[in-house]
Amino acid sequence: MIDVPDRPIRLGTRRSPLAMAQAEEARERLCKAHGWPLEAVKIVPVTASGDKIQDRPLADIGGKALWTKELDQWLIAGEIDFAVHSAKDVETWRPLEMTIAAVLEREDVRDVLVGVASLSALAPGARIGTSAPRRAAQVLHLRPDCEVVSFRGNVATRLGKLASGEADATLLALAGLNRLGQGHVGTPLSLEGWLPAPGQGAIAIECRAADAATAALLAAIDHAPSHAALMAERDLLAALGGNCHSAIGVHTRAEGADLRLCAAIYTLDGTEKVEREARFSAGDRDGPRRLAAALLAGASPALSACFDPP
Ligand SMILES: NCc1[nH]cc(CCC(=O)O)c1CC(=O)O
Repeated sequence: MIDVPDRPIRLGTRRSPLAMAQAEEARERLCKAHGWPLEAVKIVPVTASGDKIQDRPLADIGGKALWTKELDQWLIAGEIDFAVHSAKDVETWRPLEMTIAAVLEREDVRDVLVGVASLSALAPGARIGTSAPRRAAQVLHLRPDCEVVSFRGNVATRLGKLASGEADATLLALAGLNRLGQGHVGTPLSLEGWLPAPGQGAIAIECRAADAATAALLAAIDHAPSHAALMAERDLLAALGGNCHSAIGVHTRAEGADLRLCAAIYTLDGTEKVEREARFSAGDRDGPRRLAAALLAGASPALSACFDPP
């Protein structure tokens, strides 16, 4: 056990209800792990640019950086000691000053379909609300007759848009719904036909790479299997040169000391899909690179053009 700190440790988070729920979870785990009262960790909410601009797709206004930019600045300036993120929203390439010091145990990684019981039950020409290129491509791949309509905003906003008839169905991460106590909403999609986003369902905690003291505190709440899976998925993204414009799905399973990744890439209109699997030992950074190469080797020029590998 480590003594109760002299001053509260500052946890930076976005302000959305989901981000706040994740921050609370991280605070509770950290305090419990060290035997501290909850007051030992102070939650510092930061308004992210991604939350201010709600009328345009994320991919058009600067991508995932808009979720982390302000928190990154606060962390580098020393205004907060660590930041709690949805791993899915953390950009592929991070400032060198940061490190992912802990990953909390991953929630259910599946997407849920809300508004209709199954994709096959959608009426011809139905409208699907989503702003995620992956979800749009996956829907169009299975149901090319459907129309994708832009759906930004937090979970409650999106459910509100669905309720007011802006779309016939929408797709959300079950992890987010569970953390908001709304896990009953919608039907989970099987991982056999519908791969989630890299990092989906995982909470990544970043601190300054030079701050060994905070990193040591955070190590107590790291969930090693979730961390290994997240790193493999992030390595895959990096090797593909994926970003918020690309449609990439991946599911990682642990098999003994190995990881098995099943991944798919799509053209944005969903016409083309390449799916490949790879098994490699956890921590083998070359495994994700080989999987990325296999995916790109199977892609047409049009699909390859969606990626910019290093
Ligand atoms: N892009 C927003 C976002 N970032 C993380 C989650 C869900 C929680 C998670 O994946 O951990 C969501 C909402 C959604 O996709 O429905």
